[in-house]
Amino acid sequence: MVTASAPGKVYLFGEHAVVYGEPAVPCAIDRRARVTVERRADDHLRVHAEDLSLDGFTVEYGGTASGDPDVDVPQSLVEAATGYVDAAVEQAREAADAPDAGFDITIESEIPLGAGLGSSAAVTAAGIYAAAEELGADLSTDEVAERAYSAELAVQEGNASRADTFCSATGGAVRVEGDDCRSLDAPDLPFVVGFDGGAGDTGALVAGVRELKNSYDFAADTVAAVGDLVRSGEAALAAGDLAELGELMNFNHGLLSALGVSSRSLDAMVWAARDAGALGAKLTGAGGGGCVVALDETEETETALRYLPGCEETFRAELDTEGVRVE
Ligand SMILES: Nc1ncnc2c1ncn2[C@@H]1O[C@H](COP(=O)(O)OP(=O)(O)O)[C@@H](O)[C@H]1O
Ligand SMILES: C[C@@](O)(CCOP(=O)(O)O)CC(=O)O
Repeated sequence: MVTASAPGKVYLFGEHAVVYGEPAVPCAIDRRARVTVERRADDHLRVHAEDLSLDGFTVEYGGTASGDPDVDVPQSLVEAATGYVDAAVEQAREAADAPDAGFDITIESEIPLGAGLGSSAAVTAAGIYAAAEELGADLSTDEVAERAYSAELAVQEGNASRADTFCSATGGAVRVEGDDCRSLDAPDLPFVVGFDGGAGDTGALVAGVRELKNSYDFAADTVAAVGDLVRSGEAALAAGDLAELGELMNFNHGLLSALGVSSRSLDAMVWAARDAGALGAKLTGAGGGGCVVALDETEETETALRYLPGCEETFRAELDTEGVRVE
């Protein structure tokens, strides 16, 4: 039996634009997904997802003849529980040259689902690492990143950048531009996260931006403007200039709004943070609902978000320099 974990992340800058080859800077945070795998005698997968619904959720399926799982729960929940895990297991089987390996898998996660904190990338990276290790294949971090990207690409039907998966596999602050992925030196960043309790549909939001970009020049210009802003952001990060980072986060949120991926609750949390004196605030990840990230060394933003109707949870997040690891 092997348990592996991988961190979630916030985007300091660059989500959505990164899908079109602009640079992005995601930062791993100290909220992790843990995946435990145990080899089975047959080729089935039994997935127990603790955090997908209030009571947890188990589904067993597999084998060549059995087809879809025969369970009495909504199909969307089955897909949510199995999509990334299936793809992760497939990658591990390939890495270990064990195409028929079956597993009992348990997923526990501190990362809210579909909320812009990279839960799918964390589950995928931890799943690949744990399953490969259980099969005797010790994957390097770069291999996990590569395979996690392939898995996400398959599940998200070609709409995924390397940003989430590379960040989750490597940990720390990273820079991703197309296929070029590298780690960045970063100072302590005083992240405060606000979560509206909801989720966005990453695939639909990415498709929406693509459509806007194909229909309107302003949207293509906006994507390019995000790229320029990220380049300025990198310089501010290297200089440890938190005030400038905050300012650029504010601009980035405005550009994401122009691309149609913010929401009333995300805007409300961003403004509450700014009014409380945060150095900057923006939505993180795909948007539509979910989380905002603010920079604030004081307690003010957390307090403001705690009392904001529409903000379900707020917490301080630390940059996590450790990527995927065996527990
Ligand atoms: N705790 C979990 N258990 C099982 N699957 C999970 C868990 N967390 C995330 N996932 C998978 O990741 C998907 C959410 O990923 P995504 O829509 O990319 O959002 P995000 O990466 O912003 O959290 C879920 O639908 C599910 O397939
Ligand atoms: C919108 C996008 O840039 C980030 C999505 O992040 P998340 O899955 O919402 O954490 C898509 C991608 O980079 O694959």
